[in-house]
Amino acid sequence: MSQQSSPTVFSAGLDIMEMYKPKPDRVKEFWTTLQDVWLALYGSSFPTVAAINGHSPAGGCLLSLCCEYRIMCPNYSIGLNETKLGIVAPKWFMSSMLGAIPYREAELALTSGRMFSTDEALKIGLIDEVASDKADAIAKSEKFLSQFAKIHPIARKLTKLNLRHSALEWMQENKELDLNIFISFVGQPIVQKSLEKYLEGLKAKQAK
Ligand SMILES: CCCCC/C=C\CCCC/C=C/C(=O)SCCNC(=O)CCNC(=O)[C@H](O)C(C)(C)COP(=O)(O)OP(=O)(O)OC[C@H]1O[C@@H](n2cnc3c(N)ncnc32)[C@H](O)[C@@H]1OP(=O)(O)O
Repeated sequence: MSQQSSPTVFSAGLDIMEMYKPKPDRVKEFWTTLQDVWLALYGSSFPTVAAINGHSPAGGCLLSLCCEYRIMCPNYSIGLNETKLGIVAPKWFMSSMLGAIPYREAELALTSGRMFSTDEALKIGLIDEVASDKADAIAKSEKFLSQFAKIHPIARKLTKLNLRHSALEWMQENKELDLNIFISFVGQPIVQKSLEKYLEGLKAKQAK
């Protein structure tokens, strides 16, 4: 459950203003912080559940994909919509999605930057359950977690971390490479132009 300033947003994803005209003194910290959050959450030895009580685009969807189980409240949207911004979901965003939905669904979703409604997300397996509201999402999360009381904690932890091993190992070994790819990608004029257009679209939507 994320604690957010908007009651209808679980997480709006990465701050686009950090990628639009990125400041050289901030960009490294920005990206390595995201890598570290992913490593900590995707690689957590604890069982994790995302109670998604709001819209969850891109980085927001990624946060929920780090968890083993996703419960979402109705009438929100979720997905890795990066291509809609003219950017590309990094390899580890993609592998997080592939841990939840079949390759074919992921390919269609990622290439089109599709955002799914709560019901559509349930249908393709991007979320596991629908909750009627925030309290129900918390109750359902507790129910999911309680099943592990009967499972040996070391057996559960090693099983989870073995399943996630190759993605985690890739990141641990390639943090610097991934950072350099990010910096050179967002620095391209064509990418900056796309982000500018996307931000204008957000402002225009708000002005209506
Ligand atoms: C070849 C290999 C390449 C390797 C990869 C390299 C690099 C790229 C990877 C980068 C990965 C990126 C991940 C991301 O997370 S990108 C961010 C994606 N997020 C979005 O698209 C969200 C856009 N926002 C919305 O859809 C909506 O705002 C909403 C979250 C559904 C909320 O809607 P609503 O409540 O109606 O609020 P408003 O639309 O009116 O927005 C309020 C203000 O917030 C600003 N806003 C919203 N989201 C963001 C954001 N993510 N970053 C910065 N600002 C954001 C919006 O502009 C409004 O601002 P204002 O009040 O100042 O006008």
